[in-house]
Amino acid sequence: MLIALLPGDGIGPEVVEQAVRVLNVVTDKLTYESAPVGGAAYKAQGHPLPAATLDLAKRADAILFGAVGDPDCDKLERHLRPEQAILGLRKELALFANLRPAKLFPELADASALRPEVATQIDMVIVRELNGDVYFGEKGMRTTASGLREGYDIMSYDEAEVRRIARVGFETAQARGGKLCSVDKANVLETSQLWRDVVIEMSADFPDVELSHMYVDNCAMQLVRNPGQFDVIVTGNLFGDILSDQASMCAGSIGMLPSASLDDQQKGLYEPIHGSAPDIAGQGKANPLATILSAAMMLRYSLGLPDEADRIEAAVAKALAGGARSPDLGGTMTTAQMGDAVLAAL
Ligand SMILES: NC(=O)C1=CN([C@@H]2O[C@H](COP(=O)(O)OP(=O)(O)OC[C@H]3O[C@@H](n4cnc5c(N)ncnc54)[C@H](O)[C@@H]3O)[C@@H](O)[C@H]2O)C=CC1
Ligand SMILES: CC(C)CC(=O)C(=O)O
Ligand SMILES: [Mg+2]
Repeated sequence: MLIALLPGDGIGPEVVEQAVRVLNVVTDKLTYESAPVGGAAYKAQGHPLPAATLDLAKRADAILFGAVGDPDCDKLERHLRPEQAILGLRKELALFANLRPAKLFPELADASALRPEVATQIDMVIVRELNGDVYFGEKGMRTTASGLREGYDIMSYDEAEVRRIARVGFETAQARGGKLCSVDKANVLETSQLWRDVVIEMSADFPDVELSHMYVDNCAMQLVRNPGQFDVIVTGNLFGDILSDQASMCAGSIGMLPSASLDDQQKGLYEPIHGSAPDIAGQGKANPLATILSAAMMLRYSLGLPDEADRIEAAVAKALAGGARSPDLGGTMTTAQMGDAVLAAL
């Protein structure tokens, strides 16, 4: 099976390297092809998502992605910025369903920003819509009648887009604890009112799922107050982006949370939820566990290798139990040493 390796920028290549070391030990069924993406691709080839990179992503059975983003590129026209590569891949491959599990490894209770007795309760999946919302609406800069510069980004969802992600939310809840919380801002936004109406309509098909609704500002607060109340959260692109970074700190570190971005055929792109972390790039400080856990999700969701996925997840737990800690977890181990610890635990 062919894996497209798209390491990207900053700490992306550092963490992907460790994930590949781990994959190579648990299976010999994979072949790899790498391609530049993000700022690295812009600098080498003049575009953040070159045609050959997109072609590789389409041909591959699954994609392992690091991160994109480079401060050198922040002044480029938007369509040439590194972030357009991940947005483009998500859209071109119709990867509309982003699963972001947030679970605290018990050994990391002290690393959470929350008190241990609150943190240990967190075990949820955030189901984030990934192809629509304000990220993909019409946007631009214009001048108002009074001569002021004005930026705008249109937020919208049509009912079909809401229905297909809501279905993933309901089905994810069915396979877990049976509770789905739909997060929106229906008290203010028409986009969210439609979201809520459609989710309620769909709930008739899932009588075994206990559905609740929450405004996003309250959800941000509840994630810190009592994260254990959530089983599955389903929400839009923008809210899911923000809430999952927040959930990661409840679970110990942003360096711990993996993700799967899926189409309706289980084709997937797998990446840590974090970005390219330019502040620590090149220093061996990045925690590779989110990417290693993303590789495990890839084996499970796209490649039909659940036993190998279980083996990686168990090795991560064992490495943590044995004291493996990168700086974000309060330790001193380098990125490669964290990879070594997982390999030793396999
Ligand atoms: N999917 C992607 O490729 C994403 C790309 N980005 C891009 O990444 C760049 C940096 O964005 P930021 O807002 O700083 O977010 P970020 O997630 O890259 O970093 C936020 C903070 O978390 C730390 N951090 C992140 N990952 C870590 C890891 N594995 N181990 C230890 N510490 C870690 C960083 O050092 C930083 O202090 C930007 O260009 C942004 O657009 C941001 C999020 C997702
Ligand atoms: C870099 C953005 C396009 C997205 C983001 O922050 C994310 O997907 O977590
Ligand atoms: Mg994000």
